[in-house]
Amino acid sequence: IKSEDSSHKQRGGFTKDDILKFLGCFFSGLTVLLLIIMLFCTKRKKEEAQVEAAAKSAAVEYNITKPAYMPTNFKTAPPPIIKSEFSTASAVVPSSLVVLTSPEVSGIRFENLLMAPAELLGRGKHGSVYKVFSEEMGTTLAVKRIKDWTISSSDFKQRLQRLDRVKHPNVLPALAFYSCRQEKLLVYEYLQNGSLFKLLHGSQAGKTFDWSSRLDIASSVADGLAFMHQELRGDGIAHGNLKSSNILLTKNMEPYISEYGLMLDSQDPSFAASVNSNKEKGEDANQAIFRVDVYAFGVILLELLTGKLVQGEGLDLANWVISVVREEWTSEVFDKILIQEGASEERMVHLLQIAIKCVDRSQEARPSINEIAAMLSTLKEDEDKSMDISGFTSTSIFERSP
Ligand SMILES: Nc1ncnc2c1ncn2[C@@H]1O[C@H](COP(=O)(O)OP(=O)(O)OP(=O)(O)O)[C@@H](O)[C@H]1O
Repeated sequence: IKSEDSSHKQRGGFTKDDILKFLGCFFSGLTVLLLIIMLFCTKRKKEEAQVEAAAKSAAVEYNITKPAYMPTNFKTAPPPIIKSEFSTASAVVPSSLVVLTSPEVSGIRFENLLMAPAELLGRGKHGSVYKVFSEEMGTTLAVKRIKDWTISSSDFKQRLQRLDRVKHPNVLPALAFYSCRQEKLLVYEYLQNGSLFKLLHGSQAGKTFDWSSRLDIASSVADGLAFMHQELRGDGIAHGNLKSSNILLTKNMEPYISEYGLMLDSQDPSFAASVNSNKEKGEDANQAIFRVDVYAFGVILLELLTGKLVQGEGLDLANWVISVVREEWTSEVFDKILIQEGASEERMVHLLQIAIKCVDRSQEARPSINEIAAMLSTLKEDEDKSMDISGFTSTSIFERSP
């Protein structure tokens, strides 16, 4: 047989041995390949299970609820993984963020935000805000994940592009946004001095937040709001959710109105009532929301004057102030720190009168934001003049850099 085989080989064909060797090699190669595929699949399954477990535990962490107006100057959870919250969406959607304003964030992608370390700053009625540090860009951003806003992606995009064309130094512009059916994100510059809410009621509340600085903030916010109302009246876009946690402070402690035009708080009792009464009078509901902003601004003025917390859409604070003033105990409403500081009672009463007009139950009785801005500017001028005369120098946390 051997000699037959070798003669066969010599003739250029394959011997039986050759065929057996070839088959042996083929099957062992196939087995190795199958083993590699199996190993790869098991590893992947294991990784997926780990990711799922991490997502579940992070979701539990994020479920920490906070009362609507609780100060948020503390870490609610260890640096969380936004990825776990967004991972479902990121798997199925295109990933570019629409960059509106800042060249610093151009090129930023949805995935970059998912991967960056993030810290939960707080949960509001309309979503959660995360502080996100992007190593790639070397910037810290605030990312708002909007909850339950049924606006379509194209309307959302249109609205943000419209808002981007209206700029005021006291209104914080969105830098970028992301929108798909499952997710709506807004990207802002992160402001490390926090909000007016925090300044009034947070851990710094004991520090001097003097009368003149409060007046400056009130006047600048009124100017920003007046400008936005004027520019966006035709589009029917008011702020819709004005409150002290949406007034952020720059490093020079200048106020920035944030989230303008992004959430219409139709839960506001004054809004619901006004829409009905305006319908009866044939007035456009779109215009009623501008008067809701005036009410909300009045509540902020009351917070600045009294140093007290707002609850229940500002109704309780407004009612309390009105009842105290009615009893002619006006000086009782003012923040004790302002009294101790020796702030002018005349000007405080003047500001209180403006605030009370803003929170009038009847919308028609409320002044327009333009009128309010003009009144506040006069009040501020009076205050500045009196400070010049007395040679008073501020020693508050509001010492501004030149
Ligand atoms: N750009 C930002 N820089 C720094 N802090 C921010 C920024 N944007 C929001 N915050 C803070 O993050 C916290 C959570 O904000 P969020 O807007 O979710 O809460 P809210 O204003 O109470 O609720 P909502 O606006 O949903 O009704 C607030 O303390 C807010 O001041």
